[in-house]
Amino acid sequence: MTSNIVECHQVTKSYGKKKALNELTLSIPSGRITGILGPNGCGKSTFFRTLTGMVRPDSGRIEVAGKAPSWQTNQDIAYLPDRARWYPNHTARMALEWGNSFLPGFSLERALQLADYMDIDLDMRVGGMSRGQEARIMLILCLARDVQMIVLDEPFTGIDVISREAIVASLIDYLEESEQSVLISTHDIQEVEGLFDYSVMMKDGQAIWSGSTDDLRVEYGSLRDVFRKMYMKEWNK
Ligand SMILES: Nc1ncnc2c1ncn2[C@@H]1O[C@H](COP(=O)(O)OP(=O)(O)OP(=O)(O)O)[C@@H](O)[C@H]1O
Repeated sequence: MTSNIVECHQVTKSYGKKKALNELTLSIPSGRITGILGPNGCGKSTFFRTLTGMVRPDSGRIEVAGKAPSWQTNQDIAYLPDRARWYPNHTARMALEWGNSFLPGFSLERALQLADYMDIDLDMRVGGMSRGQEARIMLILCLARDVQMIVLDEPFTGIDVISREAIVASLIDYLEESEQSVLISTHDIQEVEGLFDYSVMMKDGQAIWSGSTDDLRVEYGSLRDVFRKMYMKEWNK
């Protein structure tokens, strides 16, 4: 295994005049839980889409586990896009059985353990679930896979604080033992601060800081303080 799961060198992606990624350069270490942090529109989702090959950069170089993104590297990535939904007429059990049939590296046994751990009623229809319950199903479809990298785009959006804390607690417990590299994006770090052991702060399509979260706290206080400074435009490259 290479020491960095992701290497990005001067990656640019524009939509018309808007540079979603602006010469983004960063390295993400393997085997850590990395937070990709930054306000709305700073390029987090576009960055994730370039990792999965869904978006092709205009220029620059990206490597996932030492290789350019392709269908082959995608076999080893579990990706939860933003605004992911499951079929409302399916039950939780049907969703997990689909995962078992179609997702590389999926373990139904692990999925069922996670469902039990996250308090999912397997016979409940997804359409009747709360946002938090549905979010747990989508997470399990990623976490039950034996892949090198798990990429979760805003997995906590729209989920109330109590459910969010419960999901984060189960993630910490579950991922602590794992050697998988996990990337999680969020623009709302308040309730997930304890989750990340490595952090990347993004702004205007660039990484303005990256490093161990403990170093960030020593240097700047809590992640929440860093965020506040960033919004107040006190943070300069
Ligand atoms: N398909 C697209 N077409 C046009 N503009 C886009 C497209 N995708 C992203 N953008 C623009 O690129 C910029 C970065 O968007 P992106 O979704 O990557 O940011 P983000 O940090 O994930 O935001 P959020 O936290 O709101 O999800 C935004 O200004 C957005 O409007």
